[in-house]
Amino acid sequence: MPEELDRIRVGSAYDVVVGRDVLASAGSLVPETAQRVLVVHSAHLVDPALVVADALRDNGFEVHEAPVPDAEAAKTGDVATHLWGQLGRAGFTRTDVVVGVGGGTVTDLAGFVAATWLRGVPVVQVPTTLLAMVDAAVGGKTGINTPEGKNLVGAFHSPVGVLCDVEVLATLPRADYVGGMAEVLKAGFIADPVILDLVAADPDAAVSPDGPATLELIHRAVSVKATVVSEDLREAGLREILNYGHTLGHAIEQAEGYRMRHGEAVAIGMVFAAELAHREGLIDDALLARHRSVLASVGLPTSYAARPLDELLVTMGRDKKTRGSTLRFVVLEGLARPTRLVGPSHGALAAAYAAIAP
Ligand SMILES: NC(=O)c1ccc[n+]([C@@H]2O[C@H](COP(=O)([O-])OP(=O)(O)OC[C@H]3O[C@@H](n4cnc5c(N)ncnc54)[C@H](O)[C@@H]3O)[C@@H](O)[C@H]2O)c1
Ligand SMILES: O=C(O)C(=O)C[C@@H](O)[C@H](O)[C@H](O)COP(=O)(O)O
Ligand SMILES: [Zn+2]
Repeated sequence: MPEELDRIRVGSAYDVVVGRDVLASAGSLVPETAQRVLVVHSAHLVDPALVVADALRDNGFEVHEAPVPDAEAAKTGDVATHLWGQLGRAGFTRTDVVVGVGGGTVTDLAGFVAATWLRGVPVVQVPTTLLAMVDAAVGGKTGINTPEGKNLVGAFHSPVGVLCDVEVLATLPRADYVGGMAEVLKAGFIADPVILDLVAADPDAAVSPDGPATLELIHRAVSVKATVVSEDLREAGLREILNYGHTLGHAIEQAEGYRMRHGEAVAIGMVFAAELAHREGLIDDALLARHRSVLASVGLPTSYAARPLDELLVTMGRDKKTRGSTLRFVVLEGLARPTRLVGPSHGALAAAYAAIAP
């Protein structure tokens, strides 16, 4: 491993390693007991996966490559079935390993396939988007979508290691980098306001992989996630705070046929949650305004009206925080003070939805 690595411990289980030009050290994260390794990556993003695959071969592993459809098209039952077939034909045993190299869609899929193959084999995550580095690859939530909604099938399955090479962010399209900032800012709103200050001080630099605060932003966002999942891996309670903005966000993503990025939809969802909290008297005008200003400053959307609320409410009914017929939202009762809003009235939901219209 090169010098100057940032290591963020997740519970007592594994490290998130952040550094530059570290892809070739991926082999050191794979348990030596493994013989075979399946490298899952988007068919649209080959280079980092090749570096990882070569490094694994150099470490003596038998490497199988698994290109999958790009973005949300990877998170389907058909793709998972295809990968299970590949694992079966290659004779993957419980000591063999799955490695996900890519954005959050790839790490969600790779993690899910690892969680389910032989009821669980180790997974190493090598995230290549900002969003996957600070959120998706960390914490062991894995899953795929169904026609009824986002991440409706999945498992909690912690990785044995996470390797973030910030150098790969140089090729990430700006819109995808901006999408990742939504999860970074989410961590700021729910737990670490310094993140909001750093972004507000220089929003342009914040959306550059070479910005002066980039490594600190990644460190802080990963640390928020690591702290939360260390305490509540299976989302018995606390972990729900990581779902800030996701109740409406996931419904919008699905309604838009996944043509809107996850981070963009979550940004809108956070403004909606802030509007709900404001109407309940939980947050003041300034904190509500801060949502719009900091999200917009990095180029994230803050308004939406393309679908009728009642259509989105049907999907929100399938959100994992829903209990029976009662919707539950993560809201703030102050900066970095997340709580739950249980069963808001249709009137309150309609007023908040009207308030986020362009
Ligand atoms: N499991 C979790 O805890 C968790 C947390 C947050 C989000 N997610 C999931 O993550 C997904 C979103 O992840 P995402 O924003 O990374 O999207 P993504 O995986 O679709 O990646 C975005 C695009 O960037 C491309 N790409 C990736 N790395 C690149 C690189 N280094 N250079 C050039 N192009 C690159 C991909 O091929 C893709 O086209 C959603 O499905 C969301 O539900 C999961
Ligand atoms: O890790 C978590 O917990 C999160 O909620 C993080 C979210 O950013 C992420 O999008 C997650 O996949 C959402 O999970 P879901 O349980 O609402 O499907
Ligand atoms: Zn998310």
